[in-house]
Amino acid sequence: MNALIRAADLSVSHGGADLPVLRHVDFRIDPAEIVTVVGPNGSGKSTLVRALLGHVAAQTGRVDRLPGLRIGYVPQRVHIDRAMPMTVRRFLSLPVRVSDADARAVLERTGVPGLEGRQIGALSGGQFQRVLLARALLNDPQLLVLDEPTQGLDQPGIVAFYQLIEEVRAQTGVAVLMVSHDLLVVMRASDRVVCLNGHVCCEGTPQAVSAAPAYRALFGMDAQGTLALYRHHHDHDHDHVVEAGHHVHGPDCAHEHHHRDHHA
Ligand SMILES: Nc1ncnc2c1ncn2[C@@H]1O[C@H](COP(=O)(O)OP(=O)(O)OP(=O)(O)O)[C@@H](O)[C@H]1O
Repeated sequence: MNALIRAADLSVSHGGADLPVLRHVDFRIDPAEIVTVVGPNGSGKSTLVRALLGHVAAQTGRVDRLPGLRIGYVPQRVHIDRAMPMTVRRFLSLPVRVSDADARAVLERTGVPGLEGRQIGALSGGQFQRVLLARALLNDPQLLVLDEPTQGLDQPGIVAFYQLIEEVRAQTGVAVLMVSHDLLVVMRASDRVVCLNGHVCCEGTPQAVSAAPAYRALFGMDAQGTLALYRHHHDHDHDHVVEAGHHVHGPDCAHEHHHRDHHA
């Protein structure tokens, strides 16, 4: 199957920085897949997304997108002055005008029917995220890209949002690329999880990744059962094999594997 986006040996630097933010990253997303990128603050998640979208240039390696790929993108920060008077209906028509019927249908699809007349500034955080998602769905995308879409939501709101993402995927067949810190919830809602720390540390199905001794050793579990990503100081560089649905072994893996070591 043709990947929607594929990156090979991608390295990216910002400005004059010596050390690239992304180093030798291989990545692909296939049609109708939900892939989540997790990693510590500053590990390059947003940079990877922006490089995949072509918003930042590759220093080495390459990024290939399916020609004509339709993408619905919800960036990490949406520059809207929520104090400015603007209805949801008007917001949905920025920058491309949509019909009343399409606006109504997309708000129904994202679980916020009938909000057309409401002011953007009067929406709850969860409603606003759903309106952002609705707008991203308007051009019938093949790929939805969501950079930390549940920031500011409480736990039930986060769970509900990911359920909605899975419903939208089931209804439309859209692929979803997400950046998230909501690790446990994301694990359930994703087909594949990619752990990034400048390079791909570990990757696979949620089951494969969470069951891998290397993953548990790297990420651990705290008392609440929350994956302790922020204790993760793994920062080596190594060769990695990126294959959908498979765990990728790092040099710290405790289990048997055949590691391709390019330091030798
Ligand atoms: N436009 C930029 N110019 C210079 N440096 C940048 C730029 N954007 C990001 N960086 C730096 O690149 C590194 C990776 O940033 P990035 O936003 O990709 O990480 P992230 O994993 O998404 O982080 P977070 O979880 O905090 O959102 C950081 O050290 C950041 O300061």
